[in-house]
Amino acid sequence: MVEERGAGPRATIDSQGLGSAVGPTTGGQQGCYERLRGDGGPTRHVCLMGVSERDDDAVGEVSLSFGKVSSIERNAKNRGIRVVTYDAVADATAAQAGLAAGLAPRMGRTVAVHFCSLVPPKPREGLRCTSETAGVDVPGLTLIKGFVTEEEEGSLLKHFVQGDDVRWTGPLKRRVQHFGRVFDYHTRHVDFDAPAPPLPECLTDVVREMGDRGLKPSDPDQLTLNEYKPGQGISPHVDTHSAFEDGLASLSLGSGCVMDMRHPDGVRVKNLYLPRGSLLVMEGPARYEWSHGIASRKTDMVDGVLTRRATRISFTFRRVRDPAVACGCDFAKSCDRETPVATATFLKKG
Ligand SMILES: O=C(O)CCC(=O)C(=O)O
Ligand SMILES: [Fe+2]
Repeated sequence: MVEERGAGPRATIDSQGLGSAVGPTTGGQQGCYERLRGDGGPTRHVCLMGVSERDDDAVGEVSLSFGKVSSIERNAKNRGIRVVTYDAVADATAAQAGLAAGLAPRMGRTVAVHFCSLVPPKPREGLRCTSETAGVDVPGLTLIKGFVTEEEEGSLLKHFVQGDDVRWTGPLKRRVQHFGRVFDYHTRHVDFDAPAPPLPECLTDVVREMGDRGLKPSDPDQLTLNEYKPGQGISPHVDTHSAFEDGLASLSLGSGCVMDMRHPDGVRVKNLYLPRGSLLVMEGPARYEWSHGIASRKTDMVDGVLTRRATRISFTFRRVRDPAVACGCDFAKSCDRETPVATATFLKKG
C-alpha cells in the first residue's frame, strides 16, 4: 500500500529510511520515501537533493513560503537529502515547481527537487497478524482480558521482581521462578525432591477469582514465573500430561505478546494476542492436544499494527498430578503415558 502513488515511474529508493526532522515541524512517519522520476506525482512530499546542513534554515524558510509544511526530514543515510511534506498536494506542487529557484540565491547553487511517495514498512516475514487467525477455534481456550487491574499488576510485579525474596533460576535463556513445586526442564517433570517456596499470599485474590469463575486449575499448587525480555520466547510445547492435571492458566503482566497455538495436524494455527493483565486458560484440547509457544522476536503484528514487546512476566498456574494416577486424557498421541517425553526442546531453544 502506497500513499498517493504518482502516475510516473519510480526510481529505486533514493531516500531510504527516515532521518531526524530538521524543519519547522517534526516528522517521524513510518516507512521510507521513494523518489518519483520524470513526471511522477504530484504527492504531498518533495525531496531536495544536494542540500548541506548549512542550508537547513534556507530550506525551512523557502519551503514554508509555498504553504503549510507538516514535516521536513533528513535522510538517515544521505545527509544531502531532505523530504519536505506539505499538508496539501497543491502546495507541494507549487513547491516542486518553485523550490529550486527560490533556494538557489540563498544557497549559492541549485538543488534537484522531485516528488516522492511514502512507502509503509513491510512487515517482517514470520510476523503473523493475529486477526488473520480470528476464525480458528481452539476448543478449551479462554482469554479473559483485564483479569487484573493496572494497580494489581503493579503491586504483583513489585513483589515478584523487586521483592526481598526474588529468586530467578533455570537453565534457560529466559529466567524463571518456581513456587509450590519445581519443574525440571531436563526431565520435563516435577522435581518432588527440590525445595520450593509456597504460592505467595499476595496471589490469593487471583486464585480465588479463578475458582469463582469455574476455571481450571481451580486450586493450583504450582506456579511458574517466566520472564521474557523483548526477543525472548518459549518453544512450542504441550505441558507434560503426567506432570500436571487439566487446566493451565497464564497471567500476562508487564507486556502483551502473541502466543502461537498449533494443532498436531500441522494445519490449524492460532496466533493469539495476550494483552497485559489478561488471563489465558487452556483446558481439554487446548491443554492436552494443541501446543503453545511464543516466537523469539521483539515485535508482534496485532490486528495489522506492528506492536513492540516490553518485558513480559507470565504467571502460569498449574495443579500437580499425583504420580500414582495416570493421565486419562483423550489425546493419546500427545500424551506421555504412551510416548516418552522428549526432553531437550526447552533447553535448546528456551
Ligand atoms: O508464558 C506463558 O504464558 C506460557 C508459559 C508456558 O507455557 C510454560 O511455562 O509452560
Ligand atoms: Fe507451557
